[in-house]
Amino acid sequence: MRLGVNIDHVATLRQARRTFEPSPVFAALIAQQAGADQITLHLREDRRHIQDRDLELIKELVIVPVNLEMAPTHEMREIALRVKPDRVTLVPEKREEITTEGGLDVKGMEDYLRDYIKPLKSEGVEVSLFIDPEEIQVEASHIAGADAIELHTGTYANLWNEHRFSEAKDEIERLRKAGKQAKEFGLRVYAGHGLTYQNVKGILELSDIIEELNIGHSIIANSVIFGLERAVREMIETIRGGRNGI
Ligand SMILES: CC(=O)[C@@H](O)[C@H](O)COP(=O)(O)O
Ligand SMILES: NCC(=O)COP(=O)(O)O
Repeated sequence: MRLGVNIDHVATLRQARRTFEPSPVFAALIAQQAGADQITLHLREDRRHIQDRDLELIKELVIVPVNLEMAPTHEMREIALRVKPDRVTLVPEKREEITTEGGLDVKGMEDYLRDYIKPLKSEGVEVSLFIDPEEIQVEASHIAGADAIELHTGTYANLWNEHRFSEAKDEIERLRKAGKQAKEFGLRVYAGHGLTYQNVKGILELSDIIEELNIGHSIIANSVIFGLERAVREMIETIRGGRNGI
C-alpha cells in the first residue's frame, strides 16, 4: 500500500499562534524525503489549518503527487483549477466539527458532482470522493464520474480505539465489501481517517483492495514526541552554548 502523508496538523500548530512555525511546507518536504508516496492536505473553507499559500508552495516544491482535500464548492474548484494538484479529494465539511465526521453523501448529488468534476478531469486532475463504506455511496460515486474513492476509516478507527474489536472487525468487512464493489466499477480505492500506528494493522488485510492510505494526525502527533528531546537539547544549547538557534 502507498502512504499519503497528511500534513494539515502541522499547520494547526502554527495557526494556534498565527506565526511562521512549524511550516507545513517544510513538513511536506521532510515527509517526501522520508519516503511518503504522496502529500495530502485539506484546504478547509474556514482556513483553520492549511492556508492558500501553503498549498501553492507545496504544489511548487514537492515532487511526489499532491492530493488536495476540499469541499465541493465553487470557490474551492477555482483554487484547484488554478493550482492543479495531482488529485482532488472531495470531502464533506461542517464548520463546527472537530474533524471530518463522515463521508460525502454522494447519493442525490450525482448530477451536481458530475458537472463539478468535469473541468477538473479535463485539466488532468484525478478526482476521488471521500465516502463511507456503503454500497449506495460507491454506486453513486461511479455514476458521478469519479476516478476513485477514499473510504472513510473513521468508524473502524474509533471502534478499535475503544477496544470494540468485534465491531471493528465487522467494519473491516464493510470496507472490504465497498472496496470490492468500487473495483468492479473500475474505481481506484484509497482509504484513511483516524488511522494510528496501532489500529492501522487491521487495515493491512485489505491490501489487495486498498491501494493507498492517507494518514495525518497520528504521524504528526508522534513526530512531536519523537522530536521533542532534540528540540529541548537545541534550545539549551542556544541559551547556554552561545549558538544561534536551529
Ligand atoms: C478528510 C480527512 O479525513 C482529512 O481532512 C483529515 O481528517 C484532516 O483534516 P481535519 O482534521 O481538519 O478534518
Ligand atoms: N483523508 C484522510 C486523511 O488525509 C488523514 O486523516 P487523519 O489521519 O488526519 O485522520
